[in-house]
Amino acid sequence: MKVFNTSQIRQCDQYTVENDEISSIELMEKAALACFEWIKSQFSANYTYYVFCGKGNNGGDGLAIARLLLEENYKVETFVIQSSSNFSTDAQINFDKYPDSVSFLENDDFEIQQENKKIVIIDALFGTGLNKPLEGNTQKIIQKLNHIKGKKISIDIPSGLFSDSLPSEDQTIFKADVTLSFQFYKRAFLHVESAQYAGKIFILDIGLNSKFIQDEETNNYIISSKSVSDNFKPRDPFSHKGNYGKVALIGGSYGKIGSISLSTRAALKIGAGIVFTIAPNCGYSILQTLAPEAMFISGGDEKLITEIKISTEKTTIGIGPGLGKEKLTKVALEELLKSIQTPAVLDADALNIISENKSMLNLIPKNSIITPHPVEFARLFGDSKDSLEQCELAREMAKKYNIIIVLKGHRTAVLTPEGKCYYNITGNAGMAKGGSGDILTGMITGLLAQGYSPQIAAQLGVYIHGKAGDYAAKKYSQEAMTAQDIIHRLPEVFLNIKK
Ligand SMILES: NC(=O)C1=CN([C@@H]2O[C@H](COP(=O)(O)OP(=O)(O)OC[C@H]3O[C@@H](n4cnc5c(N)ncnc54)[C@H](OP(=O)(O)O)[C@@H]3O)[C@@H](O)[C@H]2O)[C@@H](O)CC1
Ligand SMILES: Nc1ncnc2c1ncn2[C@@H]1O[C@H](COP(=O)(O)OP(=O)(O)O)[C@@H](O)[C@H]1O
Ligand SMILES: [K+]
Repeated sequence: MKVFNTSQIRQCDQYTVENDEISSIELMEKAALACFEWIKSQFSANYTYYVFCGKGNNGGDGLAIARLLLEENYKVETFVIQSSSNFSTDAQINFDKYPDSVSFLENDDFEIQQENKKIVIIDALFGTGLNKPLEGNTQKIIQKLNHIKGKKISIDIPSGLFSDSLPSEDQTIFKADVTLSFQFYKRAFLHVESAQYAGKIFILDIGLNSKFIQDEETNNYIISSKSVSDNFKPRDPFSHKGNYGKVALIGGSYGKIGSISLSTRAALKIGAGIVFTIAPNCGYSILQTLAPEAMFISGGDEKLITEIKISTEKTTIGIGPGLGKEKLTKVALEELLKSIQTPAVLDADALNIISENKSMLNLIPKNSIITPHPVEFARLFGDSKDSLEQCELAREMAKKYNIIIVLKGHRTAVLTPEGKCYYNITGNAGMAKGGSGDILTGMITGLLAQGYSPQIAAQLGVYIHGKAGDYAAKKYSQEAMTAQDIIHRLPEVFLNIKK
């Protein structure tokens, strides 16, 4: 699914009006109707709806939503911000059609009866046409709304938030519980600094022109369930274990055998044919017990890995979880990287070792996948001012080193050597626990071994990992789920991938 910037969304809107049998006012009505249907499906008529509108098309959406609510006998109070600007053409039409009176807001002295607990505030003040940070009365109105208790819904985007950039710390922005946005994810929804204002995001299909969407180029995408099922390869009934690849997961050190055992179990459970674990000898009984399906190879020492004895020709390597950064381990990693010709997966301490010896970046086989969290990324490539800047730096580094970077976080981004960014929208805060990343490493390595291309293995891996996390949260709660539960919920993910 493509992510477009504001100007592309505007062009898409325009193209639809010019090429399809729909006028801009009809498109606005369609958008408003989609919001109204969503609201109706969630809230009863016992709520009072306070609809705040601007004078642009976002306000036009708000006025149309308010009318649709009134027509179904919902209790509605509508406010329009008074300003020197005129209504946009379509907002004016919806203002004229509004069957009740509206209150014009000169300042923030409006009243909302808060004793009535059942309040929905609809924010249709500013949408993608925001042209500068809010100030003066508009700022005061939003600050006041942010202090009122009630359910808060933003139409298209929280007012005060820009679609394509991140806010400064002192920017005033409406804080929504839910954002009902039209047709596309906006980039601001995918970065934590801005996404926190949008709450839960629902993308409503308003039927914008599909040819425009198909032809218009972008470098930013969402990993959709459709792309996952399109790329998914069901198992061949005539296959044998050799068809599903040989994996070697390398990591663990004294006290951190758990991490490599999580990676090992994840690789097994994602369908890899044969799995080896290379770990220090202290991990032998632990691994043979926790993952009896996997074979153990000694890493050369009781407590740390000092040698990596595996033929890398036909084995897919995943290295890093719990590895440690001892001198001998570092030497073993360097030797390994020099000997591999095929793409590998590098995580955690493998990346931390490289960040202390940056020339090793050039040893990473091309098309390998590295899976840093933001701090590991900064150690490797330097600091960034925010997550958007970090994502752009990752795009450059993926191109420079010809690797795939899986930049982990609330919305993990997969950056490719062609400069594309694929955001993952599955997953939840229950996964913000030690061990989740180790599982991702095992999953991506397992997928790579099964013959998925590195880019697809990374995309499928982050999607499936997040989806399994979502099933785990549903069953055990975000609080009580542990990283292992992500592995346990993989069956639901596979059983639900539409083939
Ligand atoms: N995607 C789609 O296909 C569809 C999109 N649709 C909707 O259109 C929306 C975009 O509408 P839009 O372009 O009219 O702009 P919008 O956000 O209403 O803002 C412009 C108004 O705000 C004002 N203003 C701006 N910044 C300000 C500030 N800092 N402080 C104060 N004022 C400020 C500006 O005034 P000006 O500065 O120009 O005097 C002007 O009055 C989009 O988000 C979606 O909701 C649907 O209707 C149908 C399908
Ligand atoms: N709030 C969140 N929402 C969605 N996914 C999350 C969230 N927090 C963490 N995750 C996911 O959990 C994993 C954590 O990995 P990492 O930081 O390497 O932890 P560790 O290796 O210590 O388990 C990543 O895949 C990340 O995307
Ligand atoms: K809005």
